[in-house]
Amino acid sequence: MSAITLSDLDISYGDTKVVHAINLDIAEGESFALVGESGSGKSTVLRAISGLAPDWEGRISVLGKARSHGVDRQVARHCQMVFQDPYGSLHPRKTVDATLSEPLAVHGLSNRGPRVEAMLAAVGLDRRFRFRFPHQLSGGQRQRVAIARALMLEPKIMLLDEPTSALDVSVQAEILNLLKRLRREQGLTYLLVTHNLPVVSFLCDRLAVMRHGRIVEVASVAQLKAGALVEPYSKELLAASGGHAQTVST
Ligand SMILES: Nc1ncnc2c1ncn2[C@@H]1O[C@H](COP(=O)(O)OP(=O)(O)OP(=O)(O)O)[C@@H](O)[C@H]1O
Repeated sequence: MSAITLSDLDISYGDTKVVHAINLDIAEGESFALVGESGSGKSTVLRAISGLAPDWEGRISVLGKARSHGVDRQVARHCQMVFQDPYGSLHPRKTVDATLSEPLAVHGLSNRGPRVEAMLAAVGLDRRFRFRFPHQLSGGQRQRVAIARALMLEPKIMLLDEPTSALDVSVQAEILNLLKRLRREQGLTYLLVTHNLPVVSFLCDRLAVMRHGRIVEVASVAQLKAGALVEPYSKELLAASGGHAQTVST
C-alpha cells in the first residue's frame, strides 16, 4: 500500500499559491526526501499533509485514505511531524514526562508511565531525563524527546522537517543514526525535508527535487550517489554540495 499519495496538489497561503500540481507516491516503509532551494515549498508540502497548511486543492491520501481538510484524526494518529528546532517545538514549562504523556492522554491511552519509559529507552535517553525540563537538556537530547513524542502513538509515517539542521555537526550524526535505527526497528515511512544531500544518501531511498513550488525531478538515491541526476537544476544542486552526496560522518 502507499503511505502517502499526493495528486495534483496545489497549496496556498491566502491568495498566494506556493506549491503547484505536485504528484508523488511514497510506498509504505520507504524513506523519501524533498530537496531544493529555500522557499521552494518543501516544508509547505509537509505542513499540508499534517494539517498545518489547510488551504490546498487536489488530493492527499495517507495509508490509502483521502485526507480531509482541517483536523483529521486518522492522519493525526498515523502521521507525525518532527520540526527542525527542538528548542521551539517543546513546551518550556512541561517536563519530558508531561510532553510524552500528552499524546497518550489525548487519545485516552492508559499505562502511560511504562510507555514513557520504554520510549525514552528507544530514543537513547535514560530514565533520569523523564522529569527534566527542556532547558535542562542539550539540543540533541531535546531532539530525541521531540522524536519520542512523535512516536508515542506508534505512527506509521514520520514527516521530518530538517530534523538535524539546527544541531551541532557531531550531534547531527547521532540523530541521523537514531532515525535510521528507528525506521528499521519500527518499519516507519519517512518523508524528509533537507538541504543536505549527504543526509539524503544516508537516510533515504528516493528524492524529489523541488523548485519554485514544483517537482522538477524524482530520482533514486543510487542515481544521486552516482551523480546521475538528469535535470539541469538538480545537477546545479549536486554541484553546489561539492559534486558529491555521500559523506555524512557517522
Ligand atoms: N505561513 C506562511 N504564510 C505565507 N507564506 C508562507 C508561509 N510559510 C511559507 N510561506 C512562503 O511559501 C513559500 C514556500 O515556503 P516553504 O517554507 O515551504 O519553503 P522551503 O522549501 O521549505 O524553504 P526552507 O528550505 O527555507 O525551509 C515561500 O515563498 C515562503 O515565503
